[in-house]
Amino acid sequence: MNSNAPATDVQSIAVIGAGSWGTALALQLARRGHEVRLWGRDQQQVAAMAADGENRRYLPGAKFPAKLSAVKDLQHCLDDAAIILVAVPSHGLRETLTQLKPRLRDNVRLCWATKGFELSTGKLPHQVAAEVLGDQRPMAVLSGPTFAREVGDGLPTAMTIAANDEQFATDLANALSGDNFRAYTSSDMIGVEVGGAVKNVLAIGAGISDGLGFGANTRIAMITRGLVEMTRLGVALGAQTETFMGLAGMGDLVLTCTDNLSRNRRMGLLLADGRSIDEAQQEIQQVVEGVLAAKAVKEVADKLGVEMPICQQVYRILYEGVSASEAVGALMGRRLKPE
Ligand SMILES: NC(=O)C1=CN([C@@H]2O[C@H](COP(=O)(O)OP(=O)(O)OC[C@H]3O[C@@H](n4cnc5c(N)ncnc54)[C@H](OP(=O)(O)O)[C@@H]3O)[C@@H](O)[C@H]2O)C=CC1
Ligand SMILES: O=C(CO)COP(=O)(O)O
Repeated sequence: MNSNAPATDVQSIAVIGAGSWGTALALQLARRGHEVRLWGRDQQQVAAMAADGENRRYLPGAKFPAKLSAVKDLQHCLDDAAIILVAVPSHGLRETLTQLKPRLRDNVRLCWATKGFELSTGKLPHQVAAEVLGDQRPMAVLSGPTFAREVGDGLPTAMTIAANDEQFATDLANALSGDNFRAYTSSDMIGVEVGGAVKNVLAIGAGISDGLGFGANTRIAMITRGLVEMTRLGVALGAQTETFMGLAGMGDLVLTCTDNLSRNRRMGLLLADGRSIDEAQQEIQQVVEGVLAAKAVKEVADKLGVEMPICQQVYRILYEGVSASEAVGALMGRRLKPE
């Protein structure tokens, strides 16, 4: 199915999390003809969205179709929903799922678009979800090279949906896909989630590198060797190697390392310009997952004994006061080995 005609299997869908990504996904689903309710934790912001017919705080200018409504009451948002899509940052995922748990009907299917490890446990989103909600329910993760701004603007986009249930992945892909949106399915939830978490760390590194005036050679070396690190960690956690050659691996890594729409890349650029993490975060005013992911990835990699030298140097710049030139020196001085 790939047309602008409304989806034939119209669903009632609840989107939890009214940041830029939750809003863009809600828009895409509503454009496909589904009945979509969007809930955010900030009641004032939800009221403003309902009044304005757009999310001026996080995705200004993307007008809500008639099928998309912003709702204040969580239970009302979930009522009748066949699918729940959670789009909150990784540090809020467990709390959000815990809040949803007593309200979930038995047959409702749940997916999320969160990218990152849970810092306190080193767990991936699907592990957090299984811990909170059990593993009997169809669950899926949405990932890939998908800037909210561009999805909001209706620009052609492709993503990956990985699920523990093939039918759910297919149903979600059908629900989202249209002329300007194409979703591929996968069964590799680990690989898709590792890709989404690690690319944010590398994008901060790419931003620092470009901000300091290192050239294209440096950027591409970081992307290519970064992909090797991401794959190594993923495989150690049980992912399939091929996943990292796809949209949720290489695709998202190249996107965020090379385009200034990426908040993680912008964080790196601002750090290179002399800002502290807090100052850069103040300026960006949106979630920058890579800052916490740098810590989480380091802890998980250390525990598993996985070598991730570039991610480790990004961690050292962020948390140990190491300068970028020292970090480059440490990377260049490593023992030579076959590629
Ligand atoms: N934006 C993008 O292009 C894409 C983002 N993603 C991923 O989507 C996830 C959400 O990010 P995104 O929408 O971009 O972020 P934004 O910064 O645009 O919005 C963050 C949203 O999350 C809410 N929020 C913040 N902290 C918590 C918390 N502790 N618990 C519950 N909700 C919280 C915010 O609410 P409030 O306004 O009240 O603070 C806001 O609605 C991230 O994991 C991100 O990596 C994935 C693909 C693309
Ligand atoms: O995940 C994203 C695009 O796929 C968004 O990237 P940033 O979080 O770096 O903006």
